[in-house]
Amino acid sequence: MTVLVECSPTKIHHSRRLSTVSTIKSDEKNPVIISSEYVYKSTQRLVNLNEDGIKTASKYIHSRMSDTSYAPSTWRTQPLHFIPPVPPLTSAAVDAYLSQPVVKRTLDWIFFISAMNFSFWSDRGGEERYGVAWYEDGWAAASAEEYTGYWSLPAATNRALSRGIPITSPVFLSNPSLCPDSVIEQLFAPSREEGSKDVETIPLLAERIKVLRRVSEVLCTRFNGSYLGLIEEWKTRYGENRTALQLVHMVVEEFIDFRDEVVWRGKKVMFLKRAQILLAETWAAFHPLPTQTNTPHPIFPNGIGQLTMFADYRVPQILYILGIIDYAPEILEQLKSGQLLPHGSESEVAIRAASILAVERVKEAIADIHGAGASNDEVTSVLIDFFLWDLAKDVEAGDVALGESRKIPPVHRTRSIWY
Ligand SMILES: Nc1nc2c(c(CN[C@H]3C=C[C@H](O)[C@@H]3O)cn2[C@@H]2O[C@H](COP(=O)(O)O)[C@@H](O)[C@H]2O)c(=O)[nH]1
Repeated sequence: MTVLVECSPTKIHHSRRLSTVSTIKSDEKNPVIISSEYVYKSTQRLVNLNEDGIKTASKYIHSRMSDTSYAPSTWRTQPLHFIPPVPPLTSAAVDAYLSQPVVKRTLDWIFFISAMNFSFWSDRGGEERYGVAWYEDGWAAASAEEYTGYWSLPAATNRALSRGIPITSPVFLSNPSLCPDSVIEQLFAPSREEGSKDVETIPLLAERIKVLRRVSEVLCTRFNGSYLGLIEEWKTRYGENRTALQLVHMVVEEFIDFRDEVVWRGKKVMFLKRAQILLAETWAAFHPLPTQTNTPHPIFPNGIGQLTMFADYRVPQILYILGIIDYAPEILEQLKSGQLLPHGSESEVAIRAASILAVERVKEAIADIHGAGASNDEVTSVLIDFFLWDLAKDVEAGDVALGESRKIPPVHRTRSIWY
């Protein structure tokens, strides 16, 4: 079944300048770093940065990134990702490039994934764990593989798209008569024994439906029905000198479901995991290939160097294993016993803040190894984060051994729509 989705004239308005938003200076410090420094002061006794560990692990990370040629365009090689056409060689060709329908479709795919990129850890595990089967090379492939954790999300999304359901289209998603809740429930259906009570469904399904409805409504009413419209608004507002941080601010102002912040000891602190990973995935997907030297980025001509890592539940685990962060015994006990850490609790904010600062420190240590001459965009927290997340998955799967490293603790268990 192919469902054709047209922009409904009553729903779609041309994106317009926002009147209420303050202008963000291009050299502003990322509020996520300011927040993390504030939290770290009072929570360092629980999760601490390990100076020696940072030095040793940074050398390892740097050499493994070089040995494996880990680059922004590694994103394009990951089998479940929706890949846009190779970026053009000159800025003069960027407008024509961005006007291709496949570019808009890729951007909407990335937005959809980033809106839903939270809480995949299982309450059960083993045979009953939520998973989605998908054929890596499309339906023609001989056999399907079952994906769990984060990868179940792109697998479920691609499965729906291959069935002709335009699930990543904001116009479709914002219209309950075209796309009733049952279509979204079906999107996330576990593949093993579909409908069986014994199989876990995706965590926070009802919240996912609400988030999808709200974000797609905003895209339709304010940004011409697509994430591309938001990017165009950012370009119009800030021009050639636009920064990634300005776009993060716009995302957070426009979409309450991207406002990953809590009040900690009387102050608002921001972690902004999904807002930042939205930009990072966009940057990586559209990044010129390693062979395209001196090619401008078609969307982020000024890079994403201001962004931090994305404070999730997987990267802290690898930071601990690599000896970059230390946990107090009470945190280790909470992880090992599988205790739920409520969103905004002391242990949870401690883990998130220290992880953000830890990756900043690794970035500085790697920049020192590179020495003068390394460009700003060469060593970024975004790329280190992607590398660490992939490494965490490889270590968990037993595909990479880390020698003398610490034992793998369970991830911290916080149920929330933020990560
Ligand atoms: N910090 C950070 N967190 C990330 C990702 C990704 C996937 N990104 C893709 C794009 C580039 C990368 O190379 C990946 O191909 C998912 N997550 C988070 O992990 C958790 C799920 O974990 P598990 O249950 O074990 O699958 C959950 O909080 C989810 O939000 C990332 O990159 N960085």
